[in-house]
Amino acid sequence: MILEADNIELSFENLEVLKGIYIKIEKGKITGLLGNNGSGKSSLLAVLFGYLSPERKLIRINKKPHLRPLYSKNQAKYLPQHHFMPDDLKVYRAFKLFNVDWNKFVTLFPLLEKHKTDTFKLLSGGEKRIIEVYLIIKSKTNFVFLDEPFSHITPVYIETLIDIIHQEKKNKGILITDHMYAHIVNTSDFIFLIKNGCSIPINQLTQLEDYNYVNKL
Ligand SMILES: Nc1ncnc2c1ncn2[C@@H]1O[C@H](COP(=O)(O)OP(=O)(O)OP(=O)(O)O)[C@@H](O)[C@H]1O
Repeated sequence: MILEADNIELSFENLEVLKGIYIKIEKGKITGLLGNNGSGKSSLLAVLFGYLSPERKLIRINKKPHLRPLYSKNQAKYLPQHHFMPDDLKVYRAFKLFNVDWNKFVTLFPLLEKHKTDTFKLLSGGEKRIIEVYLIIKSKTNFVFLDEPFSHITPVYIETLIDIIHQEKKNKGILITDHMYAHIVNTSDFIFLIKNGCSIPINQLTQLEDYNYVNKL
């Protein structure tokens, strides 16, 4: 299953954010999205998911135009940059709502077992983020869009989440963006860089220096 998006044009008042986008997300692969602050990465994920309506967009699934938002019929799940779990929701209830196995989760993240019956407001920012990322990655869906999944998370848990992302890619296409670019570069099968509103396929890492995304790799 392949999702392709192109012809996306998005402006906020006089600010043209996206204008020359082509991106491909494929079941069995991880697509990494890089770009400077304010380059339009979050906007692109929100457009793909259907949260933001751009002036123009063309989304195809398996080469056929797909007109409905991807959140409908559970085609895709989206991890936004901000926390999205309601403060008064209990942790184990969230696992039930997402139909994800709590016991398996605590074998991977045993330190979170103590929070089973807590509401989300009692969790630290990083603890919330681990659960949110895990629930989105493990959701039964065709495509997953992850916006900064690694922020606020300690390195050892980032490694665990990366392992889970690798295991899950056999079931779905994954699009991931994060400023921890080394994780994106090491994890992704395809990489796109957003610059001046356009997506640039990165075939060689030295292009990241050429486009001034990094000083030195
Ligand atoms: N709702 C909005 N109204 C007006 N401008 C917006 C809105 N959302 C985003 N922008 C602007 O669009 C541009 C792209 O923002 P976006 O959040 O997509 O960038 P980003 O690449 O995800 O940035 P970062 O890496 O800093 O999170 C920014 O200049 C931002 O100020």
